[in-house]
Amino acid sequence: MKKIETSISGLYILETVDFQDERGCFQKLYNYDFFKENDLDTDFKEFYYSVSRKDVIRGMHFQLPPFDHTKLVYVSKGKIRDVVVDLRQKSATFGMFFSLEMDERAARYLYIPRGLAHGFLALEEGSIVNYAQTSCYAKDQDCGIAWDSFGFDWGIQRPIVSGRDLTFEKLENFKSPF
Ligand SMILES: Cc1cn([C@H]2C[C@H](O)[C@@H](COP(=O)(O)OP(=O)(O)O[C@H]3O[C@H](C)C(=O)[C@H](O)[C@H]3O)O2)c(=O)[nH]c1=O
Repeated sequence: MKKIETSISGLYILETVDFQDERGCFQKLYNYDFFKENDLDTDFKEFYYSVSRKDVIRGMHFQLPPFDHTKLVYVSKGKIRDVVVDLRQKSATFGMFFSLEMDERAARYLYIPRGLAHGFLALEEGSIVNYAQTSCYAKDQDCGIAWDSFGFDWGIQRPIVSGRDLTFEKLENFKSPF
């Protein structure tokens, strides 16, 4: 596995190996020793996944302290445009975004530290996005900022967005606790 720096401090692309043979492929996503040797969080408390129709945008989500968390995000089916926004007030990249396209064969995924909002656009029908997080779900602390409020061009005019995601405030009005 490889840890690749990005334009946002603490946000890494993790590259793994895609073993292919006549049966298909095999990819390892997590190895305790690699994470420890690379100063990455290892204490993951929850795993879950979502399936999205093409043109769905989910986001931009995060949990408020003390339920904030490190998040692994990887695609096991289909293709997504993944986006994170830095909400850490003291960060040199506060308010800036990073985007990466991930698909089921890319053998790379994102390690997202606390203080970043996460979302994605499903580029293919039935895209499956898997998550591991270092804190448990806290309904009252699970919130977000508007998907179209931080200058990112998603490349779509009319995405499918949940009623809840449509209620989030714009980044400019958000008082970050990070
Ligand atoms: C996240 C979560 C949700 N839920 C319930 C709440 C809703 O009744 C239902 C769907 O939740 P939501 O619409 O928040 O699901 P997503 O929009 O896929 O949210 C996720 O997508 C964005 C992009 C992320 O980065 C987060 O991991 C997560 O917020 O599952 C739970 O019971 N436990 C949970 O941990």
